[in-house]
Amino acid sequence: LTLLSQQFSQTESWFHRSAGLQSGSAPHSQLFPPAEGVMLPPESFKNRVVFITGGGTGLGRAMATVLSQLGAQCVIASRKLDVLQQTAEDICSRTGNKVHALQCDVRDPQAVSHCVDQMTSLTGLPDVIINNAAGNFICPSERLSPNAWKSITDIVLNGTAFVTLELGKRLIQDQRGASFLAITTIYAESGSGFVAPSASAKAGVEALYKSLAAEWGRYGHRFNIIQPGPIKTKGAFSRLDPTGKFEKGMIDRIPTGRLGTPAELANLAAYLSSDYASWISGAVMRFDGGEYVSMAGEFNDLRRVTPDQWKMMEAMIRSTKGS
Ligand SMILES: CC/C=C\C/C=C\C=C\C(=O)SCCNC(=O)CCNC(=O)[C@H](O)C(C)(C)COP(=O)(O)OP(=O)(O)OC[C@H]1O[C@@H](n2cnc3c(N)ncnc32)[C@H](O)[C@@H]1OP(=O)(O)O
Ligand SMILES: NC(=O)C1=CN([C@@H]2O[C@H](COP(=O)(O)OP(=O)(O)OC[C@H]3O[C@@H](n4cnc5c(N)ncnc54)[C@H](OP(=O)(O)O)[C@@H]3O)[C@@H](O)[C@H]2O)C=CC1
Repeated sequence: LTLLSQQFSQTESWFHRSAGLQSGSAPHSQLFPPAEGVMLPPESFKNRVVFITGGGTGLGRAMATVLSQLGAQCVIASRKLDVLQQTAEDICSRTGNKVHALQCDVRDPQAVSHCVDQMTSLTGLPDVIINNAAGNFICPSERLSPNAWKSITDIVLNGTAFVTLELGKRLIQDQRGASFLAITTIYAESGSGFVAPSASAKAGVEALYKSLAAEWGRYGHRFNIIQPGPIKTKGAFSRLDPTGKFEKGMIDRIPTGRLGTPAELANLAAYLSSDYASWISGAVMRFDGGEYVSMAGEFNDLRRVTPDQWKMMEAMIRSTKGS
């Protein structure tokens, strides 16, 4: 027991370090401190197999870490086997639970099928599937080549569809239930300039997951979506904020005054994938510190108005009485 609790506290402190990226936050963000520990009871995922695409880096790695801490046997899959293997070893050495690394380019349906074959012999079919792999970069749409469009939409929309259909069909065949989770983004709903391929593909993923939530409930399958706002990972920020100049603007428009953390996202993903959420299906969970509504409201910039300016404007408005 002592060994186990030592292992857990080591895992926690390692995990906290990897999540500590909060420089530049607004002072009021102290009122919204991220709780970084693992939220669900220990062993919530004991005897469960979890499959995570893009699990070697960033948010995928954070989700694999939390689910492994909660007792899951994780299978992480993406293109770079060396990165996956390093992550698998790191997590496994800290949690004591097996993490398997499988090479898979989700754009290739045959590679996906082969990956699922390999997983089936290693662990059996998964109980939890997290479609997290993605590609993205900022680019004016008039500069996009057909192949640039295809490179993003193939990973995000086709990749998610190939993984979901391959696993879904096999689970249905074996009469096994499962939880499917897709990581999209807040602009899947609104669209966004300069990331049009990503916005279009993520919107497609949401339509797919809502469709299957309705269609495959009868097979014991749940489908949910998390839409994160900005969370500082190397993969995202190196491609979406290459100069580092946009981060302040993001923080300014987030009402909670800070970026999200990988650990917060991982806890939400674990909850939605757990038995505690077995009545949640077809849900779209925005996870963005309030950024989406803050950007959407016509008058939200009035946050900048000072009390003196309000006094003056109130007087002006009141003076219109009867006119
Ligand atoms: C700041 C955060 C705030 C909010 C975040 C909100 C949402 C975040 C969503 C995310 O998805 S973040 C995750 C980002 N992570 C990744 O993108 C990781 C994986 N990415 C990659 O591997 C590459 O970046 C990739 C997507 C370009 C794919 O790599 P691949 O090797 O398959 O592609 P190529 O390098 O061969 O390029 C294909 C095609 O695209 C053109 N291209 C590449 N980069 C650019 C660019 N910066 N601008 C314009 N065009 C680009 C490239 O030229 C190729 O086209 P052509 O063949 O030349 O026509
Ligand atoms: N960080 C953020 O602010 C936000 C992130 N998101 C979403 O969160 C998820 C994770 O992003 P994040 O962790 O930040 O970024 P990362 O770049 O770290 O993660 C993307 C992962 O996708 C994998 N991947 C890319 N292409 C393929 C492919 N063809 N086949 C298999 N795997 C692939 C990459 O691994 P490899 O290179 O080995 O293939 C990588 O592990 C994505 O869905 C992203 O859209 C959404 C909103 C905000």
